Amino acid sequence: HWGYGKEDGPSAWHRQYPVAKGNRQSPIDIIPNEARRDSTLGPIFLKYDQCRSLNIANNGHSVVVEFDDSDDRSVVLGGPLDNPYRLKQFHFHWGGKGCEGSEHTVAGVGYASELHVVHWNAVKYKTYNDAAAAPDGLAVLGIFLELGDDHRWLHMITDALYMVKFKGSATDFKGFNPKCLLPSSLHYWTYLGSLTTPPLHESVTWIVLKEPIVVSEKQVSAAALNIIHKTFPTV
Ligand SMILES: NS(=O)(=O)c1ccc(O)c(NC(=O)NCCCCO)c1
Ligand SMILES: [Zn+2]
Repeated sequence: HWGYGKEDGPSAWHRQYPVAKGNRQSPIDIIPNEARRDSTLGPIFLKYDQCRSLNIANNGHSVVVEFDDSDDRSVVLGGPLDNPYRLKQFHFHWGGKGCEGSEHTVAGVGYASELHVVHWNAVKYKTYNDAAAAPDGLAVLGIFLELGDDHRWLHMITDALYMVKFKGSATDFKGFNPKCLLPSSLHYWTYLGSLTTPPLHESVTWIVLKEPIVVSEKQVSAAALNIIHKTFPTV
């Protein structure tokens, strides 16, 4: 199975997922000075007030919070998107102890972690899985996490990590609105890319926010990192 080690990490993924050598693979290094300003792009809008979180799960690669996506109750729209995309899940990419965990970089600089809020095009596709394999199927909001003071709401996630210590474990996680994880500005860079983990489908319209959110070192503590990186045997 794929992972982040020497033998099974990103440089080896192409063997099982040849699209890894495709022409719209993510992540990328975002170079602000080279980013083209597109005056036809308007602001993005996040309609999360009616969102319904369901559970939090450890899939061995990340901790994922899933949402009820049976209707258009919570969507992202505007910006580069031609129609609303439905909120499906969010997850984090943490680093190892003390090393940068973000996937995208900005002018070569990485961040402590990166939050991905995943949405799918339910107007054009019947299921998330169909959308995840289509060139205009997904819209993922990327939010950088930088180290500083405690984040007021992140503890709700990190406290729950202890309940999903083992790969394949999941627990109820109701009433969480990802609005509380957004920075004050929704200014963004956007590009057409891919899933950053296998199966690496080239199906993502990336919307990467320029302003990071601030979390404390304690919050992305070893415990949190261990839980996500260690894929304990499923008991
Ligand atoms: N990082 S991402 O580009 O936002 C991203 C968004 C949605 C995804 O579905 C994946 N990848 C994924 O789900 N892979 C299946 C195996 C993982 C658990 O076994 C990655
Ligand atoms: Zn991700």
